[in-house]
Amino acid sequence: MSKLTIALPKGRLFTPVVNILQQAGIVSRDFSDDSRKLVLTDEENQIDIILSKAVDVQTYVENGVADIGVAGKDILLEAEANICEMLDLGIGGCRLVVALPEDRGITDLSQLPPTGRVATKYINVAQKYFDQQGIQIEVVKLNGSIELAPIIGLSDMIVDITSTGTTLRENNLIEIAEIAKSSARVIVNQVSYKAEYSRIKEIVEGIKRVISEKSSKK
Ligand SMILES: Nc1ncnc2c1ncn2[C@@H]1O[C@H](COP(=O)(O)OP(=O)(O)OP(=O)(O)O)[C@@H](O)[C@H]1O
Ligand SMILES: O=P(O)(O)OC[C@H]1O[C@H](OP(=O)(O)OP(=O)(O)O)[C@H](O)[C@@H]1O
Repeated sequence: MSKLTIALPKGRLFTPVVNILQQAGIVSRDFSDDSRKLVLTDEENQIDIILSKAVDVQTYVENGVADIGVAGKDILLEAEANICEMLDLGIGGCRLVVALPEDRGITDLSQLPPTGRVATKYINVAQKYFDQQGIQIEVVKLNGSIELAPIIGLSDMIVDITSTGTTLRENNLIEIAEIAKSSARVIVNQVSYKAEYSRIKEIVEGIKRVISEKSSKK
């Protein structure tokens, strides 16, 4: 059996995804001692797990250095990588939204002026969305703390993900439009999908089983 490589994001999705992989019997090792390692090896199951920034997972998978990966739909929409999207894991749920300061008194996209400045990590998603709405925007690319931008006058609006809504609320921002819903997806390299079809299918089916068991327990 040849080794398969799975790229996982290091952040908030790592632990829940590893739990799913363990429950599905895809990996059987405890990785908790490997706190700074970036390649985690499970010899018994012939799996290497590589740990990456969430935005980079699809790059590894698209380039074939990872056969399988897990990435948020938000990131997949932004990158439009050539990969096979196989499965919705039903975790990491959030929404990509347009938000602006509450005190502007705008509650709907139709009330926006025809031009504006938008701060975001999701520059392609934002540009495409506002083009479709016929609103001319200038995009300011940031890599985090997006909600800060309208507070300090760097932008009029933001495009960012929201989950509980706490970050928007605590920064006096309100959502005026939803662009897309997001959750974590299993993605597969297009060549691996064909070359390793039966093994990848087995892995995907194993994950599906765990997810459906979890959802039936809810
Ligand atoms: N607050 C949130 N609630 C639920 N899901 C979220 C939330 N923030 C992000 N996500 C989802 O989890 C994925 C990974 O987010 P995470 O914060 O781990 O990485 P990141 O945003 O790249 O952070 P960092 O720059 O610290 O690595 C996102 O692409 C998104 O799909
Ligand atoms: O609606 P909430 O539950 O408050 O979650 C939304 C926040 O979570 C993410 O930030 P993250 O914690 O990844 O930090 P970041 O600003 O560095 O991206 C996102 O960018 C929002 O700021």
